[in-house]
Amino acid sequence: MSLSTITKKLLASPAALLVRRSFASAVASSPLHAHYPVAAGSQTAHLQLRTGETFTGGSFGASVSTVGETVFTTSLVGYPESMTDPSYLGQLLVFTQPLIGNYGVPKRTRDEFGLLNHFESEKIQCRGIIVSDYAAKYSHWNAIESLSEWCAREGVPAITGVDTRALVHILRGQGSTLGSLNVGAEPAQTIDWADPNVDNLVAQASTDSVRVFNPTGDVHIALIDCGVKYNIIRSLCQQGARVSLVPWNHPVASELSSYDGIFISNGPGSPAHCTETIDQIRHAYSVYQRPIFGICMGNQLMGLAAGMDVYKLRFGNRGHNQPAVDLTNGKCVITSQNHGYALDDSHMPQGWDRYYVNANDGSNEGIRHVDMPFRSVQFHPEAKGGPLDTAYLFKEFVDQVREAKAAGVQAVVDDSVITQKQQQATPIQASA
Ligand SMILES: NC(=O)CC[C@H](N)C(=O)O
Repeated sequence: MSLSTITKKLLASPAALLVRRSFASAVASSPLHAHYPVAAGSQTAHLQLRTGETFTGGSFGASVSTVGETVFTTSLVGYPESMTDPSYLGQLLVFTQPLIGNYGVPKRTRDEFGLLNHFESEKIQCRGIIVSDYAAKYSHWNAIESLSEWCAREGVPAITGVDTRALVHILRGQGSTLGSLNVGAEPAQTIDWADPNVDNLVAQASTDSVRVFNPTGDVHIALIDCGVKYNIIRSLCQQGARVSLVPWNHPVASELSSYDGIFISNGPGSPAHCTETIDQIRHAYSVYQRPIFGICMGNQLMGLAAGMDVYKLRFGNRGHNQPAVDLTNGKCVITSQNHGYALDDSHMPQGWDRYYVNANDGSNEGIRHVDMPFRSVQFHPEAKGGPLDTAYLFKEFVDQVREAKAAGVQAVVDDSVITQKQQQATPIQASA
């Protein structure tokens, strides 16, 4: 049977007719978006955008209401990882992949470093999730519960039956906007539109105290925790490093000589709140001689510390197939991303260069110092989920740290040079 015959038969099948009829009537009943039936037994839920649009569906998580920044991810898999990624703190996460939940939620097992294997932090970080078609029936050898049970247990609301194509169309057009996810027969009449981005979300996501991973590692990395994903810690430990995870406002600058390398993590919200971290990094630039590396929020903070500015993207880049071009060799890598802000690299500060650029929208994907071993990337080389194309960056960084140590490079320059450099330092601009 030819392909076109098979296609014709499928389109004429009773199931296809049913789908086409219900889609046609749904579209006819709403010029804005399609409505899908609420699953029997579930409560009605609503997603109301601050800009006025309302989407109605069925609740499959906790019966609570919440407000957050509505953002979408185009990733096809990895909902347990995305939902526990602290960068999503304060956000309502829309999945453009229509079928979500089909492989359930995995067991909480830990690796040799004490990190959860299948989650990027200890709990769900996003405020709620929005899906087109929740798969109540799940199947996976490692699953222990459904996505619905997990959300309900962790107090996170979830809505299914939303026309996510129409929703994303709106978000792409007007930009990410606040949304209210509420459970109940009618949409909420009064909503407190508190914008999570006015708060310092990094302070909420960061560790309160120093934690050491892989204590027998041969090089010592200070990992500044702005809301770190577990796979960043794991990736450094797997390269043989001893990792001290320190709070976002830890006085790293006053203990630089204890570290063979500095690493700045991803994190939620606007980087403009992290003035204390920016000050620490800026001080490190003036005296530190060993490698510094940043990921995502780390890229933004390193750029701000170098004197760059940051701006908010209309709807951000969140997904697992974002192309980034390495400007040092022209190669394009496919990357995992999750960010709403970007560095303005139209004017690079003296001594700094663009490192990677996004091949879709031209936004900044990284910066590097031309003389010193300081660099950062906007994408997530640790993936989880997403492609591992850029995992080599962890090896390169730890190798560089090891080589600097072996070559006897002093962690900090001597005092006379410090005084000279500090006198030359110029104040930075941080805006969002
Ligand atoms: N993943 C991240 O580190 C995100 C950084 C920042 N919160 C942003 O949205 O741009």
